[in-house]
Amino acid sequence: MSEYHPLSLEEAVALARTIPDHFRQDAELSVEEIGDGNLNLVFRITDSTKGKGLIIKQALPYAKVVGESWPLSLDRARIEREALEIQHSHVPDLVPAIYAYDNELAITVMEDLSDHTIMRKGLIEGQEYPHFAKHIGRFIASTLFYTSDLGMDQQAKKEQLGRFINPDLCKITEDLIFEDPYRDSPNNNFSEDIRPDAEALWHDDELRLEIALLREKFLTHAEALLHGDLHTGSIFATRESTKVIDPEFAYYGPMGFDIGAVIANLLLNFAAQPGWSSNSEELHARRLRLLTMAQGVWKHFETHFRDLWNRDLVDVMAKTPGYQDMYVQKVLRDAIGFAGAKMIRRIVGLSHVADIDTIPGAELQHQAKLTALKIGKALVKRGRFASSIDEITGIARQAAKEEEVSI
Ligand SMILES: Nc1ncnc2c1ncn2[C@@H]1O[C@H](COP(=O)(O)OP(=O)(O)O)[C@@H](O)[C@H]1O
Ligand SMILES: CSC[C@H]1O[C@H](OP(=O)(O)O)[C@H](O)[C@@H]1O
Repeated sequence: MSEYHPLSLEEAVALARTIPDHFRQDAELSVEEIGDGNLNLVFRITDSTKGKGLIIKQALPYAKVVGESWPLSLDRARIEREALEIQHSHVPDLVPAIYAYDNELAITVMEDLSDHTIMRKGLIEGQEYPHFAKHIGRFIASTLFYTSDLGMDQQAKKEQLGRFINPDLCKITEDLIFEDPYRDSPNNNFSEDIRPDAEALWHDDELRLEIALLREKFLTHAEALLHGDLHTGSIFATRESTKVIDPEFAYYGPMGFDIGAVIANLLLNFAAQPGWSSNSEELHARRLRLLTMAQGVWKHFETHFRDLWNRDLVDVMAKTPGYQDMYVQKVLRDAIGFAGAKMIRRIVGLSHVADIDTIPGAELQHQAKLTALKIGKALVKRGRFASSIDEITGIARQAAKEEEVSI
């Protein structure tokens, strides 16, 4: 085993050649570092004649987006790979295949999904994903149910939980999502045109109370093994297929966090659409699709989760009449609250989304930020009292109605 160092391009190619049954001995391989995320290196090695490739993902000992002043444990590469393996055991069609790994070098070698598009980019372009809600609902329901006390041996779950203590990455979430946006933190990152709206978050006690309660859940409710960062930049998609990548934030947390992450990112795109649609008919159609998808994510999750519960439940006490309904309602409420928190952080916190920040035109960008903040705040405040997923569409529609810039 080699001592840890970031791979050079040549080393990435040499490593790729060692993967069995992939490239011919004499294949001419090209290599690129394509990592566009905040944290890691990603090498794509391709046999140009066959168009066949593979991916080597390597963790750096610090957050790439900030630099060496923000050290991060390399063990996150193991956590990401083990989470991918567990996800693969439950939903093999919805995650990339793993070919090899090296914990010392903090690398995972995996299937090249370049025939798919990162969903965030697809949504910005107005692509349709008719099967997405069904796929992601099944992904979330299966991975959460079978890693929880409902669907796995409870002693084994305790051991598994120990393998997914992920302090560095959880701390990023705790700070960037549940703390910084609600105080004058040097980590915050917002444009001056929304300063009054950002500062209003620091003094909104109703909102801060709900965020404190969501934060408490994130810190203490070890319900299931979460993906932990399930945004549309961590999902590859085509019209027919969905593949979830990048579970390096995986840890045992509240189920609603993963569902909320998906819904938040669909709604961020909803807020951004006046900046991407070319006329009001297109805007209306895209927004309707996004709201239907957001509702569908929850509906498919709920249906699949209840099916698994009725079929594969291991917890005897969870058979008690009424418990399933209460459990599902709790997850719904958490999902709505977390969705709101995840929208707010992408407008005022350190790390933003391209849906909003790359909108051409300052006015449309400004309006998108205000709409996203409005929806985010309303979701956080509504979450604990919500009784139906339809409430999120009402909130989004109302925010759209109040927009002051039209296309
Ligand atoms: N399996 C894959 N196949 C093709 N491209 C990939 C794959 N995994 C990652 N990538 C590319 O690398 C980028 C960053 O990967 P990601 O896992 O999100 O890294 P980070 O953890 O740094 O956010 C993705 O946006 C995508 O373009
Ligand atoms: C300093 S990390 C900020 C941010 O980055 C992660 O996202 P990505 O998947 O794009 O690397 C995660 O959302 C973190 O909150």
